[in-house]
Amino acid sequence: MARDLPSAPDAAELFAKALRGPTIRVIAEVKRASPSKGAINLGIDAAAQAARYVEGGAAAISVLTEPSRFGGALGDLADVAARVAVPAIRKDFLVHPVQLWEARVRGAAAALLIVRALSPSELPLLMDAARECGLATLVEIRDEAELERALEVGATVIGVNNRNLETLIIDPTTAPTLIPRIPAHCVAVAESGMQTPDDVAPSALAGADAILVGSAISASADPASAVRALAAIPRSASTRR
Ligand SMILES: O=P(O)(O)OC[C@@H](O)[C@@H](O)c1c[nH]c2ccccc12
Repeated sequence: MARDLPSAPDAAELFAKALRGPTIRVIAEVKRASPSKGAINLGIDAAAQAARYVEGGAAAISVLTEPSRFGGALGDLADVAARVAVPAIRKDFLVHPVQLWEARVRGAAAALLIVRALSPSELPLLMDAARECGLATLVEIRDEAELERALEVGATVIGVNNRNLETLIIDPTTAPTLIPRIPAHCVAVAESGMQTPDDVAPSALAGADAILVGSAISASADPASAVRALAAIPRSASTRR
């Protein structure tokens, strides 16, 4: 199936373009459960949820495909990509190129790569594999050393996770502190722990182009309105380095 896919030389460019605009772009996540919260909304129909997010102005959809702790499935990715026109992102703990092909075959436009989860040789290998299979990447970092590693492998969409994946503790100052150090040619994404526009403000002021929100909108009774409120926040005029 992978061999029959059309080539996608401009995948990274298109993904970055979708995440920049006059207001903060929302990457809306389909998240049934998580290790920190347990059940969030176990009954979510991934495609229907994604359609509501897009109705609210979501610029991209993040689909958790990890089954045991997040209640995700690769089938969700296929369902979402078939339903909505915005980029679908495979969100998982990806460690092998075959997982990127799995994502692309199911219609994903991008995949998450977590710098902290990958060795110095694995990260460039997976970046190259993503380019080869026509997938854009969202490269996740949590400190300055990881930012340097992301830049070294040519990441152009960089997410700063407020959540420490080892302790599961949210530090809302992480993204606002690191985002000003992300070069202006990259898209800067603030991730995790945001529910209201007030929660997004510090990252917006720091120069974020986009935010990644999961739990709050997955639990919401009105996901379209929940996304709409977050998608209306102006992007800061402040230029990054
Ligand atoms: O549900 P939240 O706090 O809005 O967070 C969403 C997203 O940032 C989070 O799901 C996430 C960020 N990086 C990850 C890596 C793996 C699994 C999950 C994640």
